[in-house]
Amino acid sequence: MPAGLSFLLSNTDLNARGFGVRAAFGSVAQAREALAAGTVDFVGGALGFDTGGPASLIAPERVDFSPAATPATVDGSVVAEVSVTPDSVHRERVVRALDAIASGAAEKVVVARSLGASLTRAVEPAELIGRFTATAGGSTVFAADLSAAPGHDGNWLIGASPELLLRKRGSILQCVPYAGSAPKFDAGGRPVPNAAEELSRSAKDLREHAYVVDYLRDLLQPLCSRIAIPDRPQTISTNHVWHLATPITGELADPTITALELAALLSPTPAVCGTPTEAAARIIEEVEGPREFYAGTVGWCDAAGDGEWVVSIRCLELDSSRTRVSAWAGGGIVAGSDPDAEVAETTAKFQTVLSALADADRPVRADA
Ligand SMILES: C=C(O[C@@H]1C=C(C(=O)O)C=C[C@H]1O)C(=O)O
Repeated sequence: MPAGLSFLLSNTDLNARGFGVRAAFGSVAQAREALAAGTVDFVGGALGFDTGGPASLIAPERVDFSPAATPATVDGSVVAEVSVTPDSVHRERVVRALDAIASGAAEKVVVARSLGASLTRAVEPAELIGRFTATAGGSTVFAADLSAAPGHDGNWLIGASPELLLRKRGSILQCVPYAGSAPKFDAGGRPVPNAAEELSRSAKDLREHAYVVDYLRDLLQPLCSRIAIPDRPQTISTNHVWHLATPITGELADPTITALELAALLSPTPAVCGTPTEAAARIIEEVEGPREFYAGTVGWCDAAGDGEWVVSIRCLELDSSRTRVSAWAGGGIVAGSDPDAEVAETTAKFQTVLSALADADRPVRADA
């Protein structure tokens, strides 16, 4: 790691890196005040799933927007042992979400399972950044020091998210929500025929997707003088999963609203929480237990209020000993969701993290 790297958000458009820590903030409100007062001119870091709860945001000593991160050579597997929420437990969680939906308590609930891995040796954040950069082409690689949040001292959140929560440059705002997914490969590693075509025609997935677009339209329309939302989603692929995605562009009526304020306003979207938000979050807490930084957002905001935030999925939390990681994968449940398909979808989503940890020739499977 370049000495003192304290934050990273890197994709083909922009490579934002922070070095050193000038100030740390444990909540959105503290960081927003420091930016507004002009005491800091850049903050980067992570907001939790509950954006009103703990955050870990820092103002680096130095910020660099140089192009392109360097992929590392993925030099052998670092996985000693993996354990995952069993398929049967995840299936049961999906059934509980379906029951809650059938009772009218919510319309969509995003249910996740977790993975824990012990590593063969201490692995520093820089190596994981290089591994995600090498294995998750096309996604945004991110890394945030979680030390400003209670209980996360020395931990890092590192991953490769395909999903742009928002990008703000001046008065122009872009969001690219994802929802509706299909694995690209079956359990035996063979490509699933027609997966993308079937996803683009699946009434269940289009419905699942529409909740996210409707939520963003409702929140953004009052803030925008102009907004363009395509009628139909596109089909987009990561290395392991097909997704439905809708690129949204808006012009902010009041461009002084900052990227940090927008991130706190929009996150968590129904792509990772559900509809209605509060009811879905309550069901998630009952079914999974508390979520912390998974399914929140990671990004940055500068003194002009510009910035970029991705949804914190396809990521892991590295602990302070550097020898243990935790990761999560979830999927949206709506009436008609199939528990077995949800198990397969979360297994495929775990492959982003497992590929980064594994030997390129010997992939680790989530059910290993
Ligand atoms: C919740 C996750 O992914 C989200 C859920 C999706 C879905 O339900 O289809 C698709 C993309 C993401 O918005 C995850 O990867 O853990």
